[in-house]
Amino acid sequence: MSAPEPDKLLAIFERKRRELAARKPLVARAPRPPSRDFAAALTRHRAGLPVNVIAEVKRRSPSGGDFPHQDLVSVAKAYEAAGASAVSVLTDDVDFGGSIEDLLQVRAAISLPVLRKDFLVAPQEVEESAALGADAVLLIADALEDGPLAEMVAAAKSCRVAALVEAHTQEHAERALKAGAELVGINNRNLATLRTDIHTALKVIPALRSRAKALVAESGLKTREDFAAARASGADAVLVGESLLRDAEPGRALARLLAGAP
Ligand SMILES: O=C(O)c1ccccc1NCC(=O)[C@H](O)[C@H](O)COP(=O)(O)O
Repeated sequence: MSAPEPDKLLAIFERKRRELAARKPLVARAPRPPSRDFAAALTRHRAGLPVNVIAEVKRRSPSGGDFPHQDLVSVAKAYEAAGASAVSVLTDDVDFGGSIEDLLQVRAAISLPVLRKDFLVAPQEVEESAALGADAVLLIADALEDGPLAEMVAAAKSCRVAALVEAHTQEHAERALKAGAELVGINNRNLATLRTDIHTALKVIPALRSRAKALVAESGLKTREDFAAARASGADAVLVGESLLRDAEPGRALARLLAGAP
């Protein structure tokens, strides 16, 4: 009998709790800039686009290894020029090679709303993200108990930063809505096992349509057909990283997908 696979999400959250307990609060070096409307960017209808795209920058990932583009600012600028609606910046260092500095540099270089994608474990980190200038934070329902999840959603509301609450199953998506989430992402990647199935979001999103302000299909999306299927299921936006970052020119890859060229 083979040993059970280690739960990657659990391991990351355990590390994040240790890191938070061991560090001092993050202090912004500059006044908070005016925030950019992340929810509007996800729901705005843009003629000719198959779906709104949150384009992601990261240097590596546990499932994808190292990506060829290490200059995240250049990639983010190319995404903006290609028609992205928002940019997601991985700020976790250990597994994704990112930092808060990356978030600040990317945000200063573009005019799109910027999502801080990390594994936040406490309301303090939501407040810090807002103070540092993130327009949105990602919260992962599958890894947070009901109480802390609701507290973090409330913290986001009170400090006026958007919260995209992610779930991998309908059960966790229902918990996200119960916690007060308005923007809900369905991650096609099971973060415990790292297996990805793009039908996950297609199955879960229709049941949520009338209850969320915006719905996002996340992970593993590669083609214009994937984008169209996500849109047809009721998604307002897709979150895409790896398939763009594998291209020699991620901006050109995004432009091709948005325009429908082969
Ligand atoms: O991507 C991973 O390997 C991963 C591992 C553990 C926790 C989170 C992980 N990824 C986060 C994401 O789901 C993606 O960064 C995001 O949704 C974009 O997905 P993709 O288009 O497949 O890069």
